[in-house]
Amino acid sequence: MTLDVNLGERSYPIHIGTELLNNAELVESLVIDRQVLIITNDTIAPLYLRATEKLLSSAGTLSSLILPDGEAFKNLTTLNQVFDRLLTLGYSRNCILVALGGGVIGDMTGYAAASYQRGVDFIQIPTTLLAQVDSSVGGKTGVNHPLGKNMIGAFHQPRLVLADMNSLKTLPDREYAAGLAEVVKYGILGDSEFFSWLEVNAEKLLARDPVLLAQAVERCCQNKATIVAEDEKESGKRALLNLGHTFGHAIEAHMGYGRWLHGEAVSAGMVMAVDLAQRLGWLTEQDVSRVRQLLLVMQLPVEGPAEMAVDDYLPRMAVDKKNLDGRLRLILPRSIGCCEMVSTVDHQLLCETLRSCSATR
Ligand SMILES: NC(=O)c1ccc[n+]([C@@H]2O[C@H](COP(=O)([O-])OP(=O)(O)OC[C@H]3O[C@@H](n4cnc5c(N)ncnc54)[C@H](O)[C@@H]3O)[C@@H](O)[C@H]2O)c1
Ligand SMILES: O=C(O)C(=O)C[C@@H](O)[C@H](O)[C@H](O)COP(=O)(O)O
Ligand SMILES: [Zn+2]
Repeated sequence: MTLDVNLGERSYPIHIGTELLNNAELVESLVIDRQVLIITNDTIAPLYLRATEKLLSSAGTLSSLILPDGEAFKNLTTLNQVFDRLLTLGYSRNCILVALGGGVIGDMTGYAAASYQRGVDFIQIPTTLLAQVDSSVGGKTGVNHPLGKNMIGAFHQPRLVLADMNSLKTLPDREYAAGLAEVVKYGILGDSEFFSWLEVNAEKLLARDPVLLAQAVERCCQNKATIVAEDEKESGKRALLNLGHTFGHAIEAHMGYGRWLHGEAVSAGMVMAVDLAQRLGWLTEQDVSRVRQLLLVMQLPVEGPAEMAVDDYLPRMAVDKKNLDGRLRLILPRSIGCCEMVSTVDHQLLCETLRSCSATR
């Protein structure tokens, strides 16, 4: 099936299905006769690079760049390898980059595309669940800084997203579960019906039931496409997609990028958000336990790392991109399926949440 992200002249399709990597027609009009660079990593290349090269065989010039794998390499040093390659190849402004991989490759390729010669086109071919339901859509691109997650970046929309669900078959279980965290996020932030559906189908989804998985990917992409079309650059509603991320990004940065997977950190972060919402009297104990239970069934963490104390979170959270004039802003649920941005966060309650949602040392 194909969904559209409606952004006027920057609109683009999201193709979701199986065997899409074998369907060259989907990309032909974008790549024909152009200089094309596939950017991937050393885990994905042996699995999908050959098929991707075949997919893009109508390109004028086709090259590939294989980066080291891991969140620890999502930085400016690695990004420079992309620019080195593009310049060495003599690629011009009409070239097109292709991100073949998970969110790390997608975010870096997107940012390279946003900045090479002040902006070139790119295509997303997401190969993780997380990338298929979230990172490949919406045009947030960038790299990490030691002091903060995704701190260097740009909004730059892809020209096309091609999510071949067959690629999920080779995804390790831990990575698959991490993707489910962002799936659950859509339910809590704005789709209570989907949240209930996830509760019913959690075990089968964890077992990668192909029919349910396709339904979940479509629902998430539809939700994201709608939000992005309404608020491309996060001046309002798009911030809801950051549910759990202020806490989660603090965990990722503090623990060292890659020790906690992004989805794992978001999972613990969402529990912190619902815990704080309960302390504010917005959620019931039953709401909180529904969220925790769903994440537990999906084999995701429901508490932060034992190594982190309250004072480790607060300075990291103080550099979150949603913060305004030095003031912390958090996405918190009023109910399951309805979240809002809160800018007056009670410091005492926040500390209580951080303490009670951390694993004991
Ligand atoms: N731009 C956005 O809107 C957005 C949204 C969510 C997350 N993100 C970012 O995405 C990143 C996380 O993405 P991720 O979870 O995809 O992690 P990832 O890109 O690190 O991929 C996870 C692991 O799976 C491997 N892999 C990828 N596809 C595979 C496949 N089909 N078979 C076997 N192995 C495969 C990768 O090599 C890697 O080791 C974070 O940096 C996060 O900040 C961005
Ligand atoms: O698309 C968005 O908007 C999101 O916030 C999606 C998040 O899942 C994603 O992790 C995003 O990269 C976080 O954005 P950031 O602005 O907090 O870095
Ligand atoms: Zn995320």
